[in-house]
Amino acid sequence: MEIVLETDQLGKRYGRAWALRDCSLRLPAGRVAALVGPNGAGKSTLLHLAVGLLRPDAGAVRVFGRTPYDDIAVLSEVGFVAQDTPLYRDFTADELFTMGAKLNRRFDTALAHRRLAQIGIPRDKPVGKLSGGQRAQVALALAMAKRPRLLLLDEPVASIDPLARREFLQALMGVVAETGTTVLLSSHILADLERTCDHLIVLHASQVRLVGDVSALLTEHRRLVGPRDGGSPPAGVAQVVRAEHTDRQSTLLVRTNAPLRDPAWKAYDVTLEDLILAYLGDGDSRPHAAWEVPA
Ligand SMILES: Nc1ncnc2c1ncn2[C@@H]1O[C@H](COP(=O)(O)OP(=O)(O)OP(=O)(O)O)[C@@H](O)[C@H]1O
Repeated sequence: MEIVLETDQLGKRYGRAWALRDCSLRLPAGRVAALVGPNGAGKSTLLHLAVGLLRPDAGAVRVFGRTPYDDIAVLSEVGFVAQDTPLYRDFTADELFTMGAKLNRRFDTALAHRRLAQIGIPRDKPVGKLSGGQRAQVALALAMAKRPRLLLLDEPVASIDPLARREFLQALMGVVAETGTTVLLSSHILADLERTCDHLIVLHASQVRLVGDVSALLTEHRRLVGPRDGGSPPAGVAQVVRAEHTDRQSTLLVRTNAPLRDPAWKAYDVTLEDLILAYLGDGDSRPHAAWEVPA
């Protein structure tokens, strides 16, 4: 299995504060990965390290086995749309596409034209005179037309209206299916991610909380409802991620390492949203700690 993006104990700090710390993950080829976390979690920092805009203060980041900060040639394989989609505002989309074609041998101008025609964005207007959402679409068209093997998108759909967002994500899936491009997409819109992504990275307070293929993560996790007393979760539970209690019953979101057979506990499937929120929540720290079971 080819690993497209790999980080090993990766860290970046500003002054004394770590923006990203001890980040170790591997993104296999062909995945559409969601990068999720609250504001300030370190998502943009990770993406900027991956495209060589930042130099690590600790550990390493490799893209296609190469170090982007020192070996910028690897960036010919990478498309990146930054959070605020910075573009030369006096240029029209056509002029930006011409520039894209001059700078990238594989640039697919027809694809860029098709994208903008589909959503009715004029190619002859300076992009500074387009709306924020339209500018984001132009930036996305530019990045997709580069036909990158790895596409990194920092909140690409945040300023796009719901219909255009759905249309964009479908187009993105089309490109992925056609070209096998690996995508890493940061977003706060969990419903979009549920429809689009097959791999998940959850960052919280500068650290990786959860990483893996969505289907495996959903299989490994369960919501358990059972008696409040007892104090220990049933056999098969490797970790209690989140615990909520009433006087009589406990509801646990757990990671399992074996089948759950205790009849006192009812087990339910979890959704991607349940999983993300459980790993992001601080939970009820006292009972939560009491429920911890070493993996
Ligand atoms: N240039 C900078 N100088 C100082 N601190 C920074 C700088 N850029 C980011 N940080 C800090 O690093 C941490 C991580 O920021 P980052 O932008 O990576 O978060 P994020 O997860 O992308 O957040 P958001 O969802 O709001 O975009 C934050 O605490 C932020 O304040």
